[in-house]
Amino acid sequence: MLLAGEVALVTGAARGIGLATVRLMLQHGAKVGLADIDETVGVATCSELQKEFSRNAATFIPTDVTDSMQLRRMFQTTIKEFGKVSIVCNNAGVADEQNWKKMIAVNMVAMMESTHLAVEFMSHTRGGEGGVVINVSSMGGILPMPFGPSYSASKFGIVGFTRSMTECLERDGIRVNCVCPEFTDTAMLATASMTSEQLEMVQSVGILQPEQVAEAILQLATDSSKAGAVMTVTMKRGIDFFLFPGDPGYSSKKSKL
Ligand SMILES: NC(=O)c1ccc[n+]([C@@H]2O[C@H](COP(=O)([O-])OP(=O)(O)OC[C@H]3O[C@@H](n4cnc5c(N)ncnc54)[C@H](O)[C@@H]3O)[C@@H](O)[C@H]2O)c1
Ligand SMILES: CCCCC/C=C\C=C\[C@H](O)C/C=C\C/C=C\CCCC(=O)O
Repeated sequence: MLLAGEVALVTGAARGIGLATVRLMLQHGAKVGLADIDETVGVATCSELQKEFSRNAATFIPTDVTDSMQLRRMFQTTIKEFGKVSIVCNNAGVADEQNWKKMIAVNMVAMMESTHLAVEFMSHTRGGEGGVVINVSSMGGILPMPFGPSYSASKFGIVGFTRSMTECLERDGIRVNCVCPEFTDTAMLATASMTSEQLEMVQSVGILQPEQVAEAILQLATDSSKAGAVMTVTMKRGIDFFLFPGDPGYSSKKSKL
């Protein structure tokens, strides 16, 4: 049991990558708080998971991650239920270029705020046990996305924030990493409005399964050597790490995708 005794909090947990991550963490023995804005699906999903695993292994916390009070309550509720939080997976996201300010609020501002709250609730310097934060970015946080510039900006923001926070969080006993998946088979991709050319591009790149991304997230959660990692998950290379100038082991050749 890789995660026995650990307590995870996953946002955007009602479906897609979030749900696959919750399921994998439960399989590995963690207790999990599922947070999502979609209360109907979240409650039903959590109830199924409780039947499959154990009644006291999972709890649903209705949360709009863009609401600071709800985000704080999400941490408080998980701690009340399970005694602590040791893994935070900031995964909730949207793809909506029309409402790009809202998208930045969900995809970037909320992930930043949740990371700051993780420090407040988990830091060694505040009496916590430390832990790990995994922010879900995207390959669109490394490569430009001409068909989704604001989405891409939100994901670039998460990569920059995560890398910049890494050193600050060392003294808190908190590792912070991000994962950058390629296109993944979820409702987000299925409902995105794309031209036939864009759809062709997606097909030619290939489509990951959410379980593959969940495996990558689990690896970041459990490998204590990883802090500030920018993990990529692609059809061509599987799980890999993107290195930037200045990173140990960087060479321009190695950082090609
Ligand atoms: N699907 C892809 O191709 C892909 C690729 C790379 C990265 N990602 C990222 O992975 C993450 C998960 O995406 P997915 O593909 O599973 O999408 P999804 O649409 O299947 O799931 C997203 C979940 O987030 C929830 N959510 C949305 N807004 C919220 C809010 N304000 N507060 C709380 N919950 C909210 C939704 O209700 C939903 O359950 C996102 O951050 C996305 O940007 C997705
Ligand atoms: C608002 C934009 C809609 C985008 C389509 C819907 C969801 C996809 C989200 C993913 O996060 C996108 C992932 C990867 C795209 C990034 C770069 C494209 C090139 C891929 C490659 O060659 O590896």
